[in-house]
Amino acid sequence: MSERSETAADSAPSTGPPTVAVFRPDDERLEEAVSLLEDLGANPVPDPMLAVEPADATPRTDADYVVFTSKTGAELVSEAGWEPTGETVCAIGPATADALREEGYAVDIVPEEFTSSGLVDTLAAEVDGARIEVARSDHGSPVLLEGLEAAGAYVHETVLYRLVRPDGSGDSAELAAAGDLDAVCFTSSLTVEHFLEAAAERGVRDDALTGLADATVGVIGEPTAETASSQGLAVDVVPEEATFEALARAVLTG
Ligand SMILES: O=C(O)CCc1c[nH]c(Cc2[nH]c(Cc3[nH]c(Cc4[nH]c(CO)c(CC(=O)O)c4CCC(=O)O)c(CC(=O)O)c3CCC(=O)O)c(CC(=O)O)c2CCC(=O)O)c1CC(=O)O
Repeated sequence: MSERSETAADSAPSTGPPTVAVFRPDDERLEEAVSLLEDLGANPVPDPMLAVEPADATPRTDADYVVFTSKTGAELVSEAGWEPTGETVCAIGPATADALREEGYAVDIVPEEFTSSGLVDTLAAEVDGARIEVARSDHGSPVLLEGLEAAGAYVHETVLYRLVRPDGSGDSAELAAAGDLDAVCFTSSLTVEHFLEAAAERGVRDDALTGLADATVGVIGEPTAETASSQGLAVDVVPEEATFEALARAVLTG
């Protein structure tokens, strides 16, 4: 873990479990996160900052490689009846790989570092002249497309779904503004942006930033850390690997 300052245990009030906001999509990912945080002795505050709107698309079938960057993508292509036709199937990390396998797909490549740039580093030496299909949301990072193109690949992106901010999100921003959060777990760049948008909508953006200066700000990986820092948040914890479990453990136990 890259620990930049304190954990929730340090910032928690002297009595009671640390209060930790979690922003995952409102599906089994949120349930699992809440359950894990409770098991780790925290008081979770679920406040989903992402909702999935399917785009009813499927990956093109003429590629040499197909890249998936989320569990959502794996589930949507399976629902749409996508069948690989000999492509090399790549997953950005273990959760995406597990989701693909659960849907019955074989996974050929998972990078050592679970980020877009980690995937580019893993593929760069073998994709000169290859056709790569990137199947993901409407908010995917340009790092992946640009990096693969720089390695000589012909890259096509298919948007499988849109990510939007759920109506009514932002209760946790008010808690942050009141100084009532001990920690937050940001699981993607868009969760940071949506949290701050929700805070602004409720008129508490500056107070929420002030409140979080005294809390433990955990982010899932360096790309999210860069977004958080650019928005004025001081990041305390980035786990060694981009999984929610590693993030939760790092935020709570250091
Ligand atoms: O910023 C946005 O929200 C839009 C772009 C985007 C970011 N994440 C997703 C898909 C997704 N993943 C998780 C949690 C999670 N992240 C990773 C590794 C990872 N994936 C991406 C983007 O594809 C990045 C950014 C990058 O390098 O470009 C990273 C690095 C970490 C970071 O700092 O963001 C993993 C590992 C894995 O897939 O195996 C995971 C899963 C962790 C786990 O389950 O333990 C989420 C949120 C969540 O799960 O709570 C999301 C968003 C929801 C979704 O799309 O389903 C995107 C969309 C995209 O790639 O198109």
